[in-house]
Amino acid sequence: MEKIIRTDKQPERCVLVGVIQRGQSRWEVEDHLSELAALARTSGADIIDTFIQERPSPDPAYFIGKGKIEEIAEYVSFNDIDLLIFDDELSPAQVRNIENLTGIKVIDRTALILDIFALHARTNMAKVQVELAQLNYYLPRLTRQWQHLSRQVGGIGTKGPGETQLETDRRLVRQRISHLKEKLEKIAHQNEVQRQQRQELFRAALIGYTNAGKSTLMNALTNARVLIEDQLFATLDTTVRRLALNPTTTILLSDTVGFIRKLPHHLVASFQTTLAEAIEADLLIHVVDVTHPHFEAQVKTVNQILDELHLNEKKRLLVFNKVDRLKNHHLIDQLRLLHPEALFISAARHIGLQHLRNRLLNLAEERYEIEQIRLNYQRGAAEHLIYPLAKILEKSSDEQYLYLTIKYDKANKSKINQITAKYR
Ligand SMILES: Nc1nc2c(ncn2[C@@H]2O[C@H](COP(=O)(O)OP(=O)(O)OP(=O)(O)O)[C@@H](O)[C@H]2O)c(=O)[nH]1
Ligand SMILES: [Mg+2]
Repeated sequence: MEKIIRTDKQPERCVLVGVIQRGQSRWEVEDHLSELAALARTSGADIIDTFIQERPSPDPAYFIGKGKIEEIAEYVSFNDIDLLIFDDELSPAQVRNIENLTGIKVIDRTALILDIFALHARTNMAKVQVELAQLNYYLPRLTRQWQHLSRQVGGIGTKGPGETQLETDRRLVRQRISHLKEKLEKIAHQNEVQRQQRQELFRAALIGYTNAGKSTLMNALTNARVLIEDQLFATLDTTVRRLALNPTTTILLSDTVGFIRKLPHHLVASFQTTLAEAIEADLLIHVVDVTHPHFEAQVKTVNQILDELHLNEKKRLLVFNKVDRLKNHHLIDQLRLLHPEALFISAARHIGLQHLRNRLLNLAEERYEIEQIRLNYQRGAAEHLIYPLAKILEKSSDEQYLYLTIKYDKANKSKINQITAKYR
């Protein structure tokens, strides 16, 4: 077979590898691999082929069987492959063994997600969080460098220069981690101050699986101009916009990073600052791409991550998106039975958005308590009580009564949200 000649600028040619373990079905693993393919494409790779092996449990040395790895190694050299991507997390030793056998770079799903995050991080906050997650991921994997080094120095004994170097590397990484943590705390504090200034408003956060259409919905409702892409993790930051639901009720809507299955723990931990808006929201709007072949599994993953973030108690609104692309309308009927509270929309085609606005209005209004007071105007009491209204009262002196509607914040009774006056 002829070797393919390429320039450096061309995308990396990669092969995906998955294992069907005990208790897993083939379609499940195939679905995970097609998601892995979407992740790989998002990070700019060309997917040349996919290898799947059925085995009850992973091989400690190679994750898949040695025979399979040899088959892949042969494929790699014939097809000029640069990169192997495994769907499951590999141990540092497994990565090393597979790299040695195939002679090319080997990464797992976590490393791939971290790579995309690094690629898409735009704000300072996102960049700091991604670097922190990367360092936490690579710290236990620093042994690899030591192994290479120890080979150079002969690899005799455990107290050689290799280990000294490794200790230095680790110390530097730890220093960088604590520096980044401090930086992040400062950013978190600034955001906290900003949030407190907006505290009087009801807050709803768009959450959901990556690519569900959260940013599209954000833009449709608020003209926010958040970047929308048919890519995974297009959004890594949090955008907050005001959304006026009627002349008297405005809420805050936030759009943030999406979730994915096997979301690395380092990422969830590092992204607390980005997720703060969701963590403190009054309402979580869970956006689901109803056209995805396995949207139920995605809903489950999102719920699991919300559990991990201790957000399972929070009020939630389920929104099935992309109904414009749905061919099977039967599905909507089924889902209506299962989730009577859920809404069906198309963020892209602006279908069902008025329903959504109404629901948000009702939910936001639940936070307030309304009190009506009738004042006898002729006795002139109102002027003394409510000075700012005195001027309006002068203009309509023939009216009999003045009705005041006072809107309190339930959480904080002394805080009056709004007063409206009417004569009758
Ligand atoms: N047909 C259709 N496509 C939609 C709809 N809403 C979003 N999309 C498409 O779905 C893709 C993802 O949309 P985004 O709004 O970026 O999704 P997201 O949830 O913000 O994704 P991440 O930020 O990557 O987590 C884009 O290609 C959108 O054009 C919809 O209602 N109908
Ligand atoms: Mg987005």
